[in-house]
Amino acid sequence: MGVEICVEGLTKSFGSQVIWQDVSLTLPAGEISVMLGPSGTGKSVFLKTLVGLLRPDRGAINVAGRDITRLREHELYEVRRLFGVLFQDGALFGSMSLFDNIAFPLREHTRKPESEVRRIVLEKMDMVGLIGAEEKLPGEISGGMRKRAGLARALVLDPEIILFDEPDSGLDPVRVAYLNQLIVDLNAQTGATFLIVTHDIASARQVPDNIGLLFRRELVMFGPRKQLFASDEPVVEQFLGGRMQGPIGMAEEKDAAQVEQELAELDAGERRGPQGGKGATGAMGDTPRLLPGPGVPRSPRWEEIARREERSDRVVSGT
Ligand SMILES: Nc1ncnc2c1ncn2[C@@H]1O[C@H](COP(=O)(O)OP(=O)(O)OP(=O)(O)O)[C@@H](O)[C@H]1O
Repeated sequence: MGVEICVEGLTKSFGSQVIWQDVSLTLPAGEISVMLGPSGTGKSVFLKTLVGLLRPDRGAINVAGRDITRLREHELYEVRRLFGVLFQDGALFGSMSLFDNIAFPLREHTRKPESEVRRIVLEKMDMVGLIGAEEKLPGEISGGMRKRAGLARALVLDPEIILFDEPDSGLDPVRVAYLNQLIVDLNAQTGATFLIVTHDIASARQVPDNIGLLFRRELVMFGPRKQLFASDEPVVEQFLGGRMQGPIGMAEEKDAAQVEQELAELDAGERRGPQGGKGATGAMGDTPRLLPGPGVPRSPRWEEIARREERSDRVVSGT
């Protein structure tokens, strides 16, 4: 399970506003990738374009050997079935029980008998830890439960690709930690290709295989997690280090002279010592990866990741 998505030279504008241009990347089959970026850089637009809800101006998106930017609406409909999408607010119907919300795509897109629908819905509710909440309405449950219900709904058609739009928004750090564990467990169980849009650096440190960063209408970087955390690109360092100094400002773009001055101050700080200087992201890159929890079967891919993590643990502890 899990298919590769290959994006080549993708550009999207709304009228004269270019959102991003010439974006190229490959989301490897079955891996978890995270897309970071300051607010308003078009991360949600990117997800919507990948799933064919928005059409790019230029470029190609190859999914399972087909360029979805060239498909007609009815062909797109078929390709969309490969995708499960977790929208920011879970996008649940407020007047429907969780059970009916989660059953919705099955009843809409398949002709499965109700007994089969029930079996699948309960299986997915079990995967996300929602058994017992079938009859609840979305308004009666917490934000974290709504996210999990949205996730169960994204899973019912057994997608090859799951897109998560800020799954951690509005959740407290403990719930984010549970959700991250759930995402890793689901990746190990389903083998699907995951793309997660988030602002949360802590999640980006622990969860993905790959990280991308959108900034100033460009994909600044996309690559293996460790490579990004070791990067000395000012924008990558500033974003991953969560610092105010650097190219990213409150209004997203800063005056070049101000950026130069801040970077010079940072360099001076680094020479004075590690406190407040650059290079903090290097240490963060050593954060261990989150592994599937106990009892979750590990595919060979996850076995390999666990072995790698164990080896780097030994190196760090010097045993
Ligand atoms: N349908 C649309 N029509 C016109 N402009 C749009 C449309 N959708 C998004 N935009 C614009 O595209 C830009 C990027 O929006 P997007 O929601 O993708 O940003 P984002 O990176 O996901 O932000 P955040 O992290 O704050 O959620 C914004 O300026 C937004 O106003």
